Amino acid sequence: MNPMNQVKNISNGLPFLKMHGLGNDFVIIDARGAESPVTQQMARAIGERHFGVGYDQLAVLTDSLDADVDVAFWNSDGSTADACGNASRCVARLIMDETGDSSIVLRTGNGLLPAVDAGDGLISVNMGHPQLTWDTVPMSEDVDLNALPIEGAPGAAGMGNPHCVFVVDDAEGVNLETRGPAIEHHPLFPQRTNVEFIEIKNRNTIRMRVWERGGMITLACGSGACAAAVVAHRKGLTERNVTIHLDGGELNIDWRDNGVWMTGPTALVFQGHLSPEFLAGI
Ligand SMILES: N[C@H](CCC[C@H](N)C(=O)O)C(=O)O
Repeated sequence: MNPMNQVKNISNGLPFLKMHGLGNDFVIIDARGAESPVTQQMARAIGERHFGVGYDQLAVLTDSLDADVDVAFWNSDGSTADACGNASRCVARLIMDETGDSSIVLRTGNGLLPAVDAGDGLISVNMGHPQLTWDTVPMSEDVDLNALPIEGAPGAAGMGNPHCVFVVDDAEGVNLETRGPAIEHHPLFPQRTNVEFIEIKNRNTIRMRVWERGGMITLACGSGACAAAVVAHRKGLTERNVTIHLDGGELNIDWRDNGVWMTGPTALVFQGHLSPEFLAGI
């Protein structure tokens, strides 16, 4: 799936792949050998679930100078993100299948991410070190990242993107539709934030639900799971290696000395083709 000519000349339409990681779904456009054709308007149009294809995130692949591939991430509202864990696993799977390598490197907005084939259909990605200072999450002021001045004293951490993590007694009972947007747009987060609600099952197990920046509930959020594991450990609630149960399934998160490793499955659903008519109408 590397139709350079079609990316260079999208008048014939544009192929894409539909993939997901635990139900967090992606459109993946391979623009290697060319410039990315994706604009904010195009990202919104493709992400529209009724008039477009629909996705949680759009991942665009381009040639890299220092990694196997460069990956850019868009949300369906047209905003961009420097991290997307579930999509990073999916792209790593694509590159491994293409090259036959079981260890590759992705370049994302959060830097170089090593990825390895973990066997049994699983991919492990080193999502890097968390951002743990107020100005790198980023926050709008210097606050205690282990207990923000917000009701519920959530924690915050960056994984290339911002996360606000609430510890709750009952994750199932959280009204994501109301609490999510209120925190996504909270003034303490100048670039908005992803919002995770976690229930600690034991020191190695977390139940997590998520409202993502960009304005949607997703079935899973890889960078969010990494941030949740970091915040829970910093609050003294869990070990550094935890299993996180999301609506779409489970991820293993292991906060090691060289970064936060996330392990989970990937799925290729179909290869599609954006029609010339659709693209001309954007
Ligand atoms: N679903 C993604 C997170 C996307 C983050 C995006 N919503 C943002 O930071 O704006 C993941 O698996 O990490």
